[in-house]
Amino acid sequence: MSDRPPFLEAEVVKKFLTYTALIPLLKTALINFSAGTGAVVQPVRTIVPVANYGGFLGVMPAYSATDDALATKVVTFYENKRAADENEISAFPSHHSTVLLFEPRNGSLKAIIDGNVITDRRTAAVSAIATKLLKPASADVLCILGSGAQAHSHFEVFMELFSFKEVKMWSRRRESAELFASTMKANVQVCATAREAVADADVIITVTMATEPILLGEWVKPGAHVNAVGACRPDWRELDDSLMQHCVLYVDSREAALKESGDIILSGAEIFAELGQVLKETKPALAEKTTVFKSVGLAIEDTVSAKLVFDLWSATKTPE
Ligand SMILES: NC(=O)c1ccc[n+]([C@@H]2O[C@H](COP(=O)([O-])OP(=O)(O)OC[C@H]3O[C@@H](n4cnc5c(N)ncnc54)[C@H](O)[C@@H]3O)[C@@H](O)[C@H]2O)c1
Ligand SMILES: O=C(O)[C@@H]1CCCCN1
Repeated sequence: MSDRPPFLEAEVVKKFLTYTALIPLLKTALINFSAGTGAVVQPVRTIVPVANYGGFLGVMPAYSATDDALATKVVTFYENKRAADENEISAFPSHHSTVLLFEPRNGSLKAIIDGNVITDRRTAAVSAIATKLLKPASADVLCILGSGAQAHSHFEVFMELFSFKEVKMWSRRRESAELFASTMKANVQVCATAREAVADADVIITVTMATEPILLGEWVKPGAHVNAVGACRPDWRELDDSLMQHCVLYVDSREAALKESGDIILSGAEIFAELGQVLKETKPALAEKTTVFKSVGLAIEDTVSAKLVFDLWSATKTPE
């Protein structure tokens, strides 16, 4: 192999980052992160607003001693408000990311890895982990609000891991939800309103770029579980006060959620536990209650994903 670090493109990541391989790694990483023993070192990400263009640049470093993995993701995300009125389907993607994977022993750069597939899959996998723990005992109806990249990855892993009888979707642009349903070749019921999509849902996923609530507590069936994946800025919302204040609230990182999640900061909702604490069984999964898992996304999830992809890819290369 040459000395120049390889670039592993999206197709390579897609091939090696299977949910079966990824989920156990994420569980361990979340447990280690919440244990706070130093096995995972990960500050809250740095965000630089690109104010002239409604964009943000995030830098997300992490080290896992357990996985012997050191990386940083660099991600940009843009509000892309114009898309509401124009052709959203062909609009420029809202998120772009790249992961730099380092050799922890000496700090050298091992690989540059496409971060988009990593972001989509690790986020969906973490929502699936939360759902396994927090969904009601009987969960027949899944609702997805939003129809972008995260909607696709969430649908993929939720279909792989659960057996919902019905999937309902609402998206700001109906055509976008209809395109989703036709490309996924699945029986997805496209709804005219978010309220209609949420009615009777046992599990709800919010994956939008909304900055105002799109999911109201009064629509949510008691005992349902919500994965709230969007609204990762302190002044952005996806869920209203009523839902935030009447749920049992789980997060990926307490520290990051209190800095980044408008749903938590602006509603004043109290955090019950981190997901890693539930996985470790130091905090209970109150699945019979109405639960919300507020995900902001952690660098450690990208780091273990990148290491997995690199190791599997390297194993296919014969040394020169
Ligand atoms: N928690 C995490 O780990 C994590 C990771 C990646 C992305 N995200 C967040 O998840 C959300 C979805 O990401 P994505 O990659 O699917 O984005 P995307 O641009 O591919 O899709 C966004 C979806 O939101 C809809 N939308 C945009 N503005 C809206 C509005 N004002 N009201 C209602 N719907 C609106 C669009 O129609 C589209 O269906 C974003 O908020 C993103 O920042 C979270
Ligand atoms: O964890 C992430 O990758 C994303 C980046 C964009 C904002 C939301 N969280």
